Amino acid sequence: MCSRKFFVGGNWKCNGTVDEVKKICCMLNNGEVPCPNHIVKSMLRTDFQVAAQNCWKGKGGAFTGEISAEMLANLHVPWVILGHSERRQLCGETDAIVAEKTAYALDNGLKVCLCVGETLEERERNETGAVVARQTAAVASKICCWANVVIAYEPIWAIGTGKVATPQQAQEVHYNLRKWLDCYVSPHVAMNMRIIYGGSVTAANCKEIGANPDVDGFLVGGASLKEDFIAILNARNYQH
Ligand SMILES: O=C(CO)COP(=O)(O)O
Repeated sequence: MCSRKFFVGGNWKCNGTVDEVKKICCMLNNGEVPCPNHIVKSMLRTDFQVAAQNCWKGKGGAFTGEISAEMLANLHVPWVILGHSERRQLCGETDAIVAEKTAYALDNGLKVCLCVGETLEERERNETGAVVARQTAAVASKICCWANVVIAYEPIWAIGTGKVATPQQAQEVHYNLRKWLDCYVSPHVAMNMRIIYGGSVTAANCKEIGANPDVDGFLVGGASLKEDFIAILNARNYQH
């Protein structure tokens, strides 16, 4: 029996003044639903969990501008998003760096939302499966326990573009990634891994994408800053 609990994350990215964040927290706290910093954590209902959007790849020290996994754990931030395409593309994070970060974060008690996904050119060359497998394999070579990992499939061409993957496209990639986990990690990990979709998810398209058997939730950018997010959180009707 599979016990994958529907998982929805809001990725606020580099957005939000204190007033804007207060407004979003208020919307969430009052929403009918089953972040990157300490302020957010103290403003939110305790049934929401906060994630950092990045962390340093190893032990803290002389790394100006970075935050370490130990610091996040110490602040009781339970989750960290790693390998987001914006970090990979804009900050030069390679598969190896993302894998190193994932291993270190897990070893230090954090849960990891690991992002993978292909560019438009890679999709057009039919390389989607290979890219997603390569990104996941890098992590698989560094970790043995996947219990505290959620994988977010985020096709880069769908992020912030309004060009959402079709439900079929999302299902196909998620299905193949689960098959890859089954072959190269273990059937147990494959069955229990939550594979969530990110890329132009809105209140209007979340139900159809979320109805697919291998789509276990969402990682939401733009729409997580708006009232839309409540509908997205409810895309699968309060699954517990
Ligand atoms: O990058 C994303 C979530 O991490 C997706 O962003 P959008 O939902 O704005 O397309």
